[in-house]
Amino acid sequence: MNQLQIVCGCLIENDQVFIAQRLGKDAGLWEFPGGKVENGESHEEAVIRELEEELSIKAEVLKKLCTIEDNTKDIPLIVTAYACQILEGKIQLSVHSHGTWLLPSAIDLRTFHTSDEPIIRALIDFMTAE
Ligand SMILES: Nc1nc2c([nH]c(=O)n2[C@H]2C[C@H](O)[C@@H](COP(=O)(O)OP(=O)(O)OP(=O)(O)O)O2)c(=O)[nH]1
Repeated sequence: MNQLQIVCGCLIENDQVFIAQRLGKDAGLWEFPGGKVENGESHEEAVIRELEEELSIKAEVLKKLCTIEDNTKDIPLIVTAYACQILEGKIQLSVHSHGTWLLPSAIDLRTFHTSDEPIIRALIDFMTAE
């Protein structure tokens, strides 16, 4: 079966992580900004490109957090999450309706991609160990 490779960026600042609410397909759902890995691109290049395209910021990857399978969509997704931080710029939304910073422990899975619990756990472990 076809599986789409997706990367998402968990931007960290002051003990908080940035999440954004989708427009379009799955409108209203909160997520870590991200998208599909393009041909010939590394995962790290993809996550930096997606953060620039979706949030107009320059970011860097701090750590690969984990990879999960998201089977809740029409096409199965393999989602790899990266802890990132902003190097330059101020977040400007373009493909999301809202964005917010919050403690990762405050993410409500009822309004988030439900498969992402392991990502949130890995993120909390990383932020606690820092
Ligand atoms: N489980 C999970 N999926 C996510 C997260 N963030 C994120 O973009 N996705 C998934 C949802 C979408 O089904 C998939 C592709 O996102 P997208 O449509 O924004 O990708 P893209 O930017 O490459 O899309 P496009 O250029 O083709 O419009 O990625 C996340 O935090 N968790």
